[in-house]
Amino acid sequence: MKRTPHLLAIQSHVVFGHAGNSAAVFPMQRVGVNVWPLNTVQFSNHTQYGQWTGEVLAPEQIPALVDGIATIGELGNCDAVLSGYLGSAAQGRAILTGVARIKAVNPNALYLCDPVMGHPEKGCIVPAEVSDFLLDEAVAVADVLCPNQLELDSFCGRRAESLEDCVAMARSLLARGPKAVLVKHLAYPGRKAEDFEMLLVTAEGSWHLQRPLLAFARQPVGVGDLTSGLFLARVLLGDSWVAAFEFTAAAVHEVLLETQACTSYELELVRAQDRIMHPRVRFEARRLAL
Ligand SMILES: Nc1ncnc2c1ncn2[C@@H]1O[C@H](COP(=O)(O)OP(=O)(O)O)[C@@H](O)[C@H]1O
Ligand SMILES: Cc1ncc(COP(=O)(O)O)c(C=O)c1O
Ligand SMILES: [Mg+2]
Repeated sequence: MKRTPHLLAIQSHVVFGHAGNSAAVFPMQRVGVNVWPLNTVQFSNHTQYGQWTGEVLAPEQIPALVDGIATIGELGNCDAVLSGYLGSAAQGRAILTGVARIKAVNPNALYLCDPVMGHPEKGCIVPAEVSDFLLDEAVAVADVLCPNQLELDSFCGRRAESLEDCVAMARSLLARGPKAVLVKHLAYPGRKAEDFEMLLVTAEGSWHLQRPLLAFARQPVGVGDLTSGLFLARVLLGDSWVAAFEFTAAAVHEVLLETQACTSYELELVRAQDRIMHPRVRFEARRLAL
């Protein structure tokens, strides 16, 4: 029997609704991965409500928890680490130490960094020091990086001008360490208004994918976390980068369709669970000759 992969997921938890681990853990489990959730913050709700309660995990708790897993002899079973929303730069540094420790016992373990940065316009609030940590330190350690457009622009210090430019910018990140860069949402001048576009860049090439842009009264949150989580889960289950990319786009689209049908602000993950596992739609990633 094929072994079930294990994934340490280090990101936010919200008591109500879905963002961070609260958006990604259940879908990753639903597609067949054992998830070890480590919550960087526990907030009442995601920050785009404009107010929340709760607290940030003390950074020393991260090595303490990794230590506990090592003590029971399970650390070598960790096949991947995912990091997302961080409450402080110190937490980020503790995660990189944890990644090094896991790679020492399992050299094949992957580290996927979703570089969640603040987005003041959208109301995504992240401490400024976290962005600096992601830009300077995390990128050099990550095997996979999953920025959105704003985050890609921040890594490159400029705004993307075209699709070709986005590809060049994502490629420039490969030179800094990652083996794959998944841009979860492209936003460049001149793109088609009716599509939602994504990009995958690896050493083997670049792939572009488009799915329909759905209308929402308020943009749902946690879509990025769902995207990076499912992508890593499928890679661990044996998909190629491109197959994982296509699967993720389809499964996320199914969740958004259900969310739209319910006119819900929060992602309808429970209602969409069967379609996360077996999406009805398929979006083909088109290889770019760039
Ligand atoms: N098919 C879609 N139609 C409409 N909006 C979408 C679709 N897929 C994702 N979104 C929205 O697009 C945005 C993507 O956000 P972005 O900031 O680029 O990434 P992240 O989710 O990591 O913050 C989110 O607001 C999400 O709700
Ligand atoms: C607590 C928390 N975690 C994670 C996120 C990231 O969500 P997304 O997947 O939309 O980038 C947010 C965004 O506001 C948040 O408030
Ligand atoms: Mg995000």
